[in-house]
Amino acid sequence: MYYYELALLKSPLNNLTFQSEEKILLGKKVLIKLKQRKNLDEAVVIKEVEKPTFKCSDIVEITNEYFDEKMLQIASFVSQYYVCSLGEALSAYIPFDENINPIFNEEKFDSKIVLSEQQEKAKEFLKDKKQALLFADTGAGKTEVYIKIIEEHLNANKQAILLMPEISLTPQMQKRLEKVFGKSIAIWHSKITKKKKEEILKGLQEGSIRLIAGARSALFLPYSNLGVIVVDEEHDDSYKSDSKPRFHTKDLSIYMAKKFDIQLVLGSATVSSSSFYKIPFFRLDETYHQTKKHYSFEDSEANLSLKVINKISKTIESGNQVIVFLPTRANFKYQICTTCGKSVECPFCSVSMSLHKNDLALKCHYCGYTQQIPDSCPSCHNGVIKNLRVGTAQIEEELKEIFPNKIIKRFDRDQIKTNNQLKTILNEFNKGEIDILVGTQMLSKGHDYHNVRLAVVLGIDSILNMNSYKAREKALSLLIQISGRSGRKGEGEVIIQTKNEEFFNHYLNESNYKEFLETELEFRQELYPPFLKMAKVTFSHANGIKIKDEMDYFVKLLKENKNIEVVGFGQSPIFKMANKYRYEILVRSNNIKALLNTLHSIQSPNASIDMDTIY
Ligand SMILES: Nc1ncnc2c1ncn2[C@@H]1O[C@H](COP(=O)(O)OP(=O)(O)OP(=O)(O)O)[C@@H](O)[C@H]1O
Ligand SMILES: [Zn+2]
Repeated sequence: MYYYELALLKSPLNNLTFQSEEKILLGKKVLIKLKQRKNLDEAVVIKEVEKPTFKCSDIVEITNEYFDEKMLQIASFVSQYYVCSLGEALSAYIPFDENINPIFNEEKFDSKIVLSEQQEKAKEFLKDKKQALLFADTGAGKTEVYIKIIEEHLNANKQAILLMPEISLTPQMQKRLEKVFGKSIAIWHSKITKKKKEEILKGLQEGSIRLIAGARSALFLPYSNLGVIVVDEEHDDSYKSDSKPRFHTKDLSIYMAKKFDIQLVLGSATVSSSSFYKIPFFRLDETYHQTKKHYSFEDSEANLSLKVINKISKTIESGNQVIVFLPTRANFKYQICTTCGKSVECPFCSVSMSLHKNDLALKCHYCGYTQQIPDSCPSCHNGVIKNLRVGTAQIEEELKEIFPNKIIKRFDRDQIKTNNQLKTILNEFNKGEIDILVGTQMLSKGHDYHNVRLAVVLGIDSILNMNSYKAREKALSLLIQISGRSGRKGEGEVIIQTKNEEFFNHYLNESNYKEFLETELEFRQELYPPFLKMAKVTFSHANGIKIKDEMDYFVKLLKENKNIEVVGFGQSPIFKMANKYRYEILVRSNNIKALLNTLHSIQSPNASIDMDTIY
């Protein structure tokens, strides 16, 4: 009889010991039966152990799937660093399938792209440093540099990954990559159909697919011979997973690249302060096409000021396209009573309900609760409700009234729910069939459409005013990214609604971004990442008193620990979510080991731990 320690997939439990009459390779996926569970559970063989003193159950079935040595190593790191079970960490991966055999494929590619002198220098620098940062102005042609690097790796019979933070970027990137790599590239993200995913996994393991481009889950496929990982728009916070395992895709890419000696390229026009601090960079500061950009500011509080309307009108009359950015979706985010001053909140979450006029409803963006639009204030029963913080749907509606003969569409999560909808709208925009596209963050980065001559940026102050040490970096990078969508070839204009003209005006010029990062880093010294590590522990439970007691208990415990510092604690910004009350503790330390030990010691089913929190 053989005895094995198993990691239970998708389970927070520690490893369990099972027995088998057969010898099993490490990394194999097996099925087991747990007491009190109806169905079989999936587990992974981690190591062979001595016969234990207690009685073991049998492994029920050995599957044809396995996790290779590298997957096991990375998962073990993830479980340590991001504080989760090994089984949860392994669940991020798709294992290898033994039934799929590699076929011989040595197809060579010739992109025919000729890099500019500066792009060529960038490429050499990135190769030379092996793990490096491409700090390139918007429109400088990062993608061309990526393609040339990927091409070299594929021609050396290696595989490549190109990560993007946002699904909305994949259609255009797919087109650009297919031109060079044909059927050897596949797009991977959560909205790809199951059938398509199976095809891709087969192609990847057989060797017909050699490049995977996609969102963060693309890092966790069965690669046997990886040569390069490219992380595009590396500054983007969407790379941080918001559910367990709560890894940061970029940081994990850096870790993998260093550990397995893989080339890594991080790229952005607005590189993150942490990458700028840690990773050698090449500054690519000339745009590929001749461009000229003009910025102006607007401090009126109107949803659409006269100045904005005039600029939009001029742009579309001359046959060019406009994008309008807002950080908020729906018609309005807040409904405030003019008499009692209370806002209409979700009954299950302590957040304001958003107004969706098209659906004649108020919706909670956190739990999905939907209700009728009330005629009067639900609190005082006679006040009139005023709508605040305008969203994309409202701006779309107002633009349609002002420009009834123009085509105006919306680009946000309410409007784009499937991969097909995404492709259709970007296709229409590319063909010039849309005059004005109104959208949220989805619209802000990476897109390369040459006919956009005006970018209107609304509501950026709400990001600058966020309660986060990263607020300035987030607001400025977002603004530069959106501005970068306008005038990619020829002239472009950007109009920004803000009460913080001085701050934005100084740093808007991309050549000042480096100075901005240096100032930021100075401010963060000894206080914030990247100089020290920060983690957030959130406690949540339906019983608000019980959960506050639990937080208080841990605050006391953590404060006794001399190696870490409790920065703050109390109610979470969203105190109640889906009927659970939430409290949080923010801790920091320059001693990673001590911080991790402490975090691992917090054993409570009500606690969730977010290492390197991006709050
Ligand atoms: N070497 C090249 N040959 C031909 N065209 C190029 C070359 N480099 C860049 N371009 C063109 O310049 C434009 C901008 O390039 P790209 O979209 O890669 O910019 P980017 O650096 O990714 O910008 P952003 O940061 O805004 O996403 C594209 O239309 C691209 O095709
Ligand atoms: Zn809710």
